[in-house]
Amino acid sequence: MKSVEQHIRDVLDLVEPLEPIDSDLLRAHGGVLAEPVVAGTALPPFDNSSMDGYAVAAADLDGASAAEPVRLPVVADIPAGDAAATAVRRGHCARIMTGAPLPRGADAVVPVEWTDGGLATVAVDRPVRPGNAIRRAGEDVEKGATVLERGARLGAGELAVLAAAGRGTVPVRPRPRVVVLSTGAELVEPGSPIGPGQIWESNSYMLTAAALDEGCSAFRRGFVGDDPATVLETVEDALVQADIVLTTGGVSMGAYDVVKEVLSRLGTVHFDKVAMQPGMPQGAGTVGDSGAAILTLPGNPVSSYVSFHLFVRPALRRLRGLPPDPLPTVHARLTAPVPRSPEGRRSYLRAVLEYDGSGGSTAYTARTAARQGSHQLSALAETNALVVVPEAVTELAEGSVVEVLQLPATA
Ligand SMILES: Nc1nc2c(c(=O)[nH]1)N[C@H]1C(S)=C(S)[C@@H](COP(=O)(O)OP(=O)(O)OC[C@H]3O[C@@H](n4cnc5c(N)ncnc54)[C@H](O)[C@@H]3O)O[C@H]1N2
Ligand code: MOO
Repeated sequence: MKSVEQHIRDVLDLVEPLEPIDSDLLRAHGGVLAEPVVAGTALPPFDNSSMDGYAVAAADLDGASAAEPVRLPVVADIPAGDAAATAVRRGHCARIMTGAPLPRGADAVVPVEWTDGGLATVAVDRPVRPGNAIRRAGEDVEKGATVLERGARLGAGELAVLAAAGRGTVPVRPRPRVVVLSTGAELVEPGSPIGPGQIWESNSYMLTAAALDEGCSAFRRGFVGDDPATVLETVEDALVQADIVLTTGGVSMGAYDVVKEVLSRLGTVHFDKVAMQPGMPQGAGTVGDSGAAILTLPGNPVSSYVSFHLFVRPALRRLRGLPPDPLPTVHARLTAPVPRSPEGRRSYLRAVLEYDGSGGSTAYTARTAARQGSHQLSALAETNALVVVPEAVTELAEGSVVEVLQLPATA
């Protein structure tokens, strides 16, 4: 059987970072910057006041006190945005607002709270040190400094930096377009009644949501039955609008394993058994003129879920221009034994990972879910991690320290 690592490598070989496009800032939200951004202007662009008050020459206030305030004539009023090149002579001052440009001749700002708030003349009741309440040009960002590196993920803070630096558009790699298609003649749309032998379809909802959580544009194409011609037509249709197509079902050894049957004749898709539980039957390749990647995940819902996090997620990250890192890992102590695990296959057990501040050898505990079957998806709602049981290990005692993959939180 193929190793998990080899399958990850094979999947990553199918994708490359998407070509960047110039996007306005809100469209760029969630995107990955394709080029570094350099400040064309210093920030702040000019010396300005950090308080509402009076711009003064500090030396004019030497000796000021509550008992003997210094009185200065107010020669100008400078609001934020003022474009006039105001100057104050010694012995004079200007009323100034937060963010307004510092006038020539002034070297300090006195907050209004230290004064009587006068409009024609102001009384100041204490001295001020030079530089008080002044924000210097370039003290946030120097002209020519790199404000964001290539590869930065553009969240709220990054968009603020770009906007403040005057950038209206930036080159970002677009969100990968993911099309999700499930197969299976037994599937029924949730919300409709089921008949004998039928089940409600869940994989395509799970995968579409997981792809959205990974910063993709995800489209749920729904599900098709087991007719090869329909599956082929639907896959070809999906390829037109996809950077990557995800299918579920139809890849094991059954008589009606339609995905395997159709794709074996199309493109470069290989089908393998990967040494893991759940998620053993996997297929991956490219199809169509566009060379879009297609990953065929197993139909069992838990298998599909685990496959997404192990194989699909790194591929989506590479398409986005991010490092295709695996899920973050911690070590945790098992709160209960694992009675059995298949030899030769790496198990991924759904578990609740909790921080444990009691100061033991590990900072976390992992409580594995009671129901671990590939079809038992109820535990997906309550668990937040996958406990890894290595291929050679067939059982684990309570208290064993294990590697645990942290599942991403919903955006
Ligand atoms: N003789 C063998 N049988 C099976 C093997 C094997 O090696 N030899 N592998 C088993 C393993 S492991 C898995 S995993 C499954 C994978 O099967 P398929 O990918 O072909 O998926 P299906 O047979 O179509 O479905 C499996 C199971 O999952 C349910 N299902 C399918 N799609 C959905 C969906 N969209 N939403 C909810 N549930 C879905 C389906 O009803 C089946 O119960 O094969 C084993 N068999
Ligand atoms: O590998 Mo299958 O994914 O156990 O259920």
